[in-house]
Amino acid sequence: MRPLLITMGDPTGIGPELIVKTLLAGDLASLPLPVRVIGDIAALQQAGQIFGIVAKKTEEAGPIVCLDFNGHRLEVEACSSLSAANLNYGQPDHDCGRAMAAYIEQAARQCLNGSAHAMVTCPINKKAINAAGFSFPGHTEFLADRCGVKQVVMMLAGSSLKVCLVTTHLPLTAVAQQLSVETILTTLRITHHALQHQFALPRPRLAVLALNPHAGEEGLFGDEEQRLITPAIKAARADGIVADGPHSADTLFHFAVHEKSADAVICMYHDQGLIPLKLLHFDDAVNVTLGLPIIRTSVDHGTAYDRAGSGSASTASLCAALRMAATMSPQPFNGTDSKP
Ligand SMILES: NC(=O)C1=CN([C@@H]2O[C@H](COP(=O)(O)OP(=O)(O)OC[C@H]3O[C@@H](n4cnc5c(N)ncnc54)[C@H](O)[C@@H]3O)[C@@H](O)[C@H]2O)C=CC1
Ligand SMILES: NCC(=O)COP(=O)(O)O
Repeated sequence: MRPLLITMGDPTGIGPELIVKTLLAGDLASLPLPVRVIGDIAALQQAGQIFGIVAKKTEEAGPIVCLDFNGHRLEVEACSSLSAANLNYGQPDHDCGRAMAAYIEQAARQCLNGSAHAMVTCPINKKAINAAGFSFPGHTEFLADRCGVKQVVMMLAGSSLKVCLVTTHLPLTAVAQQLSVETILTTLRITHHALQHQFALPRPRLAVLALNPHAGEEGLFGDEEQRLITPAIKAARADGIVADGPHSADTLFHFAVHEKSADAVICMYHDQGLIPLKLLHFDDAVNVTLGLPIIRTSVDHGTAYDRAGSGSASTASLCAALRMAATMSPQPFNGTDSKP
């Protein structure tokens, strides 16, 4: 069976301890696929100490090492050799930045060449990784680049709400300029395709949010609804996609969640979708990149420096991301098959 890869993320964030915590709780052993961590031995051993465990190497075969955490075996592919003396929680140095990038690169390579089933990512510090020469806003854009895909969609999925973002990490002042009929329409098509083929929804209903208050109030508070969002919805509907909007963003979530009026909400910018999502599903939502030829899921949270090293971080999102990745099959979007 091909392994499920977990990238360790920021060695000075909560990634290493989340991995060890899920291991000790038996959550890795209960998955239907073997797990391999792409990370760093010293950082994982340091994470073991948080739980009072001195993890020892038991086997070594090339870059693959087995660490024993009190009888719980963890397979690790070491892609960095960080020095324990320099690993200070909340303070990633240049080597840590390079290491985070190396884990993602290696996991992507193995997913692309078919030797791994999927990759599940622990959080990175976007500033540290960029400072180390990784010029991407995050995993999402990096993976799109490595997979040769022009546009992907960041979805955050909780049991009662799924949000899909048209724009991701950029200044709020740049959002309106980044929106176009094409990017909104492609977001609708990729989301529709993924919900059909990866989430088993034969006829998914997409609710599209407005950008401006009161959906622009007929042009009084902005015209992106009339110029961009409505034409994109019309084009999607002409393709057979069930999409409606633009909806006032302050109201739509109530109906989407409490009356199940939509299977996914298409949001124009990051916080428009992630605030309601995390309010409802901070503990168990999964970040999944739609439109890739490989499977990538992730925790929904960041590096949590305020609690790194304490062992207190919840593993619920990581467990949900692992379960989703283990049971998902890749469904590349070819750009033309949006008709139901
Ligand atoms: N997929 C990724 O790699 C992501 C990376 N980040 C990065 O993380 C860094 C910190 O971002 P923030 O906005 O501060 O968000 P954050 O999620 O790291 O922290 C926000 C608050 O949530 C808490 N928290 C986070 N995860 C938790 C968990 N598993 N259990 C309990 N409490 C938890 C933290 O303690 C903190 O109080 C940034 O560098 C950001 O770029 C943020 C989100 C996703
Ligand atoms: N807030 C979500 C987030 O930052 C996800 O970023 P990434 O998965 O692209 O690294």
